[in-house]
Amino acid sequence: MNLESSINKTRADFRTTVLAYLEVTKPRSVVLLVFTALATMVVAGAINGPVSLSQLITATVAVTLACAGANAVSCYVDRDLDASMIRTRKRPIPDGRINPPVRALYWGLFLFVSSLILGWTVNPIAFACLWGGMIGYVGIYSLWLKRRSSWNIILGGFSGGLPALFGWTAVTGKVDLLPLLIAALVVLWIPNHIWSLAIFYRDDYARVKVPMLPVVCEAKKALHCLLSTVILMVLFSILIYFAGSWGTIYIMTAILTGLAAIGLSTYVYLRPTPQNAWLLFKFSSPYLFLLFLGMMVDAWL
Ligand code: HEM
Ligand SMILES: CC(C)=CCC/C(C)=C/CC/C(C)=C/COP(=O)(O)OP(=O)(O)O
Repeated sequence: MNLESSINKTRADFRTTVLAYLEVTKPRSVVLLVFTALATMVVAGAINGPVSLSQLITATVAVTLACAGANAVSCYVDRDLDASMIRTRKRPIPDGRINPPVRALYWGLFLFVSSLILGWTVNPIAFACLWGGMIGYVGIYSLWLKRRSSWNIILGGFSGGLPALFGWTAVTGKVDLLPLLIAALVVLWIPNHIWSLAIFYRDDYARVKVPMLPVVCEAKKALHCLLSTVILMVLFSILIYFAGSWGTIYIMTAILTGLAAIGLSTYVYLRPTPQNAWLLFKFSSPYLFLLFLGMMVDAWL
């Protein structure tokens, strides 16, 4: 191989490696997780006084590193499942782009420790939220419940609300009722987010013996639970309106997206095809994004 082609190969290999270490952090989920934190930072700033740009940047980088690190550690923990599931077997660890797999663990721990260092400069409560997210997701969900209980995402799901709580505490240095309700909204969003996916990938989860609810009970009962959590989630999004000093933008967003969520979940309940379940899964993230965007814009104006 001549010098030029070996340089091109080295460049291509470097690019593949960089992309693999990005992919192992599950960046799409990190974007929405961080957005929930950013939204609560803006809301907290609107209520408790302006946030400096440096404070906003520091907190955003910290929660980004924490979520990315938690996801990378989770990919290491679940490397056996990922290698066996159709949905995940092309991920960087199972397909060998990160080898040995322990490198993903070191990478995730490096990202998480970096987030803790930044988090400590923000304030101790925000620092604690980062710890809570890692312990909740990797400890309670990935290591303890995911493979043992069909309620894994209920107890493990609390970690999903911690980025939103982090955002508020990063600005105010304390916990209030409103951010707890907002965090609880994310937790209530998780069942429809993951159970809709688990209905679509039911056989995949069954083969690796991960007892997601749609795997251990028939689809109709799982959909009944899913629809109930969606109704509860929408009611919660309306309750948040009364718990904060929101305007028309937020309440209209909550009502319109809530009607769409209940409508789609009811449709999937009545026509429980895998394709409809997938549609509900793909709708779940835009729903949460729009709700938090409504909060952010309402607080801004
Ligand atoms: C215990 C809690 C959670 C579980 C078990 C879970 C599970 C999953 C799974 C299995 C996927 C599909 C990944 C793939 O196949 O590529 C996914 C995607 C995703 N998750 Fe979650 N998730 C949880 C919490 C959250 C939270 C709290 C957020 C954000 C606030 C979030 C945001 C996303 C996003 C944005 C995607 C990509 C969706 C898409 O591709 O349309 N997840 N999640
Ligand atoms: C503050 C802080 C660190 C909070 C942590 C928040 C966090 C990372 C929540 C988990 C989000 C997520 C994409 C879970 C995937 O579940 P899974 O592992 O079952 O998905 P998979 O089957 O696709 O791997």
